[in-house]
Amino acid sequence: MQSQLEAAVEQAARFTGEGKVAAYIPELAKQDKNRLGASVCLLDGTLLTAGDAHVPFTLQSISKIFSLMVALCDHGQRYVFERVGKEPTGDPFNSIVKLELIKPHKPLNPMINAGAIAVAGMIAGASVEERLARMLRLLRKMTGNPDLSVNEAVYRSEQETANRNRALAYFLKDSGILEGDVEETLDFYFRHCAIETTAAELARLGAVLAADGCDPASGERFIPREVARICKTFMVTCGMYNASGAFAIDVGVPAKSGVAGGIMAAVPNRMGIGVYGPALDDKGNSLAGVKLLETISTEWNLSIF
Ligand SMILES: NC(=O)CC[C@H](N)C(=O)O
Repeated sequence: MQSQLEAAVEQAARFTGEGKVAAYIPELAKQDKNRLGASVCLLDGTLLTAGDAHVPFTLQSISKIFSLMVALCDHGQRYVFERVGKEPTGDPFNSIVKLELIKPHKPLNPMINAGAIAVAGMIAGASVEERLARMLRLLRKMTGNPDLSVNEAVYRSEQETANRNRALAYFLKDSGILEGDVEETLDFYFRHCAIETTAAELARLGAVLAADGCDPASGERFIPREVARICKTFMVTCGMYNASGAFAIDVGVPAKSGVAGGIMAAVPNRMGIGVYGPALDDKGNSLAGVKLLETISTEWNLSIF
């Protein structure tokens, strides 16, 4: 498997030049577009890495899976899904258009920005710091990295420029979906998007989901099986934004991507996969990262369908 992973990275690296690094968060534009790394975490804990698997980058939209986990653990399904839907949108991740058109004005799912901002408003905690600490505690346990933390420069860069996310959040407040203070909710959302990780850590996180919410090696339970199941289902239907349908056909595994270039995949009962390649396609997914996943999915027969 190690040599196949290395070959897949080498082969997919040819495509990094065809993508573009996200620039709407100015700090992300500083990333090296030629980077590509991948990691696989098997359910006995074995970790394979190839290429830039230890280069740090920020979770961005991948963090939406973990805020959803915390919200579901805090409030249960009924409360969460009264405020955010379960349906894919077919629109870009930061789209505004359906929010007003659909009544009630609740975001269609927790993986688009509007839905994730609504989820951010649900996380229990007296302050932004406390909410962030709760999310970091879960992620540190799952990755086994006690130093996991927020990249302050990326956080500040988004905080200073996020007019579109502000528009979404204020609309949600006006519609009664968002209950707390809007700027505090946004502040927490920008911080959890800016949590820094690596492809190797994403592989471990994917492995926890692949193992139904348990540490794949020790068996320690981090989240209820039911919560892991809901997260993996959202990864299939909405994890790759408005390219989720094509990804389900071409790769066929639950996966979540972020605009910094990460992809976390969970192959049920088999493995977690982490990918980093900051050059994105026009939907905002890692261009070479998706190619790489197509290759290994075919070679290892990973599709769940
Ligand atoms: N698709 C993404 O990764 C988006 C996350 C980013 N923080 C944003 O809100 O725009």
